[in-house]
This record gives sequence, structure tokens and C-alpha cells, in this order.
Amino acid sequence: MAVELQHIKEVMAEADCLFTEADVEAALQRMADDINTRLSDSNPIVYSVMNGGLIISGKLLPKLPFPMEVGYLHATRYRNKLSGGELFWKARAEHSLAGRTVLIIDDILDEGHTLAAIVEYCRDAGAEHVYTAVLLDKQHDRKAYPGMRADFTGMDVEDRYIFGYGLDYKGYWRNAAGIFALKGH
Ligand SMILES: O=P(O)(O)OC[C@H]1O[C@H](OP(=O)(O)OP(=O)(O)O)[C@H](O)[C@@H]1O
Ligand SMILES: Nc1nc2[nH]cnc2c(=O)[nH]1
Repeated sequence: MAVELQHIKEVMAEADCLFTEADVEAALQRMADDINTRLSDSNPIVYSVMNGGLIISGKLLPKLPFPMEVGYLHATRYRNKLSGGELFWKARAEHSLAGRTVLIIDDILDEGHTLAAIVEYCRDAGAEHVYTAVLLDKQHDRKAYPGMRADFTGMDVEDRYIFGYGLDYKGYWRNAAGIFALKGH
């Protein structure tokens, strides 16, 4: 246990800070301004994708001063590993989505399989409009389909293993107040 925690501490000590807390807060404000402009009259259901979407949603939602319902979905394909596998659903929507506008909030669009599956699930459940918001969009050519983007993106990030602001390293450092890249990855 002590060895593991020592490793977790070393990972942070050796990591590169790609975005500071101030950078992230500014990006969240830009996202909120954009979401306010486009969705304030849409009476949306806003879903945070657990676990990674937790911190971002908690920061973003108080900046959206319009009526909305809030819930969570839990789908994961990394499960504390550094590369993704098959999508595993832990919790699906509790609301009826028929005819509704849905906004999905997650921390990162990496290969995009997670968001693509969630969007498809919401559409199949009858949602009229499905929007996506991510703090980070990782820059590479391995997207689920070419040119894939979220409707609202905070910042583009380089193609490295990232943690902080909801993103984990082996289950740790979701609480880190900045966006960090793992040394050597
Ligand atoms: O674009 P993709 O390649 O599909 O990856 C993005 C997803 O990966 C992470 O979730 P993860 O499966 O690690 O679960 P977590 O949120 O519990 O960390 C992240 O929170 C996104 O949901
Ligand atoms: N923590 C973390 N989770 C991810 N899920 C998809 N890409 C990443 C990443 O770079 N870091």
C-alpha cells in the first residue's frame, strides 16, 4: 500500500502540467457562455458521465443559470487502465428522454467511442437533440469517425495520457487542480 501510494505521488511529481487551474477555469467559462447562448431555452436534461465528468459538471453547472434537469450516466471503457477496451455500462438514464434535449458532459473526448455510444443510446431512447460537452479533445487521428468533435469543447490537448480535473491515473488524481500529462506517455 505504501509503495503504491509512493508511486502515485511520484507520478504527480514527475508529470508535466499542460494546463493550470486558471487555464481550465477560463475554458469552463467559455464553454458555459457558449452553452448559455445555445441551450438556455431548451429545457435540457444534463447528464454527467461518471466518473470523469464529475468535476467538470460540478464546475460547469453553476455557470448555467437556466432551467434544466440533472442526472448521471456511468459508462467506462478504461477502468483504471491506460488504454480503452469495450464500453461497460454501469448506470443508464432514469428520465424518459422522448422528445427531450440532452446535454452530455464528460472530461475528455479521446477516441470518442464512449461519447459516440452514449449519443446513440440517447437517440435510441427518443431524445430529439443530443449535445455533447467535453473539457478536452485529444489531438490524434484515431477518432471513432473522422472529424469527430463535441458540440462544446474547452481545450484541445496533445496526444498523451492525461490526468487531473476528473481524469484519473490508476484511480488517483481526479482531484488534481490542473491538467497533467504522465511522464513518458
Ligand atoms: O473517447 P474515449 O477513448 O472513449 O475515452 C473517453 C472516456 O474515457 C474516460 O472514461 P473511463 O472509461 O476512463 O472511465 P472514468 O470516467 O471512470 O475514468 C473519460 O472519462 C471518457 O468518458
Ligand atoms: N485519465 C485518462 N482517461 C482517459 N480516457 C481516455 N483518454 C484518457 C486519458 O488521457 N486520461
